[in-house]
Amino acid sequence: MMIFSLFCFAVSAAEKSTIPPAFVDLEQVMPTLEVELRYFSEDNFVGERIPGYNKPKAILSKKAAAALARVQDDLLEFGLGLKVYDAYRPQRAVDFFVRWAQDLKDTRMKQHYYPQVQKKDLFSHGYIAAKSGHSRGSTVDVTLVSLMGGKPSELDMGTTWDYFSIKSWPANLALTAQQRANRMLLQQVMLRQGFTFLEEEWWHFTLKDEPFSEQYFDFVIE
Ligand SMILES: C[C@@H](N)C(=O)N[C@H](C)C(=O)O
Ligand SMILES: [Zn+2]
Repeated sequence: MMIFSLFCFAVSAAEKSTIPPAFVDLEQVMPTLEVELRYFSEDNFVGERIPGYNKPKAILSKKAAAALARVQDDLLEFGLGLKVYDAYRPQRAVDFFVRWAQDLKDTRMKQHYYPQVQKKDLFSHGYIAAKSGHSRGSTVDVTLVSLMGGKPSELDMGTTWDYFSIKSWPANLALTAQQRANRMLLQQVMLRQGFTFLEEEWWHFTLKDEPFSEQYFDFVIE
């Protein structure tokens, strides 16, 4: 009986940690990539680790990962690189965001993440989606880093990642020339390799010819 239980445990652990064959851990294929998976931490708009993020791994479809690797190659020539904040997002994480949004009293991260938008408007204003491209596995949240000097340092994009505000719209004009140039550079290198952008968030890009355009995945990030 005990051996049988151990066998069942081993099988279920193995099942949980399996990434589907069409997906890949970005750090395995992009050695110079910076990754800070914020939904694995408490530093995000909710204020706690998000269900489905059991490891700080950035996973994408192999097709999107190949396109992102080409972006990285283009940037490396200029001493720049990419930093990823979020990639594949399990549907259970999205469902958790939906439940969180219904509790209007929980605004513990408002000051840092959405000071100018009411919590009740975050979905309707396009900052969070109930059906997210991230769950299709070919959407990624990225910024640019300078690799010149010691530690990679983020370029100034005018706002931080997941700052839900009109100021984060890529086309917002109330920025310095340098901030606008940084956003446009990020957008251009991503577009050149086949990604499209989101009007409300300078950091959010989806592969145009995504391989799973109708499928929303829910495997846990292990
Ligand atoms: C929540 C934010 N990081 C994001 O990804 N927003 C878009 C709209 C999404 O949820 O797909
Ligand atoms: Zn995103």
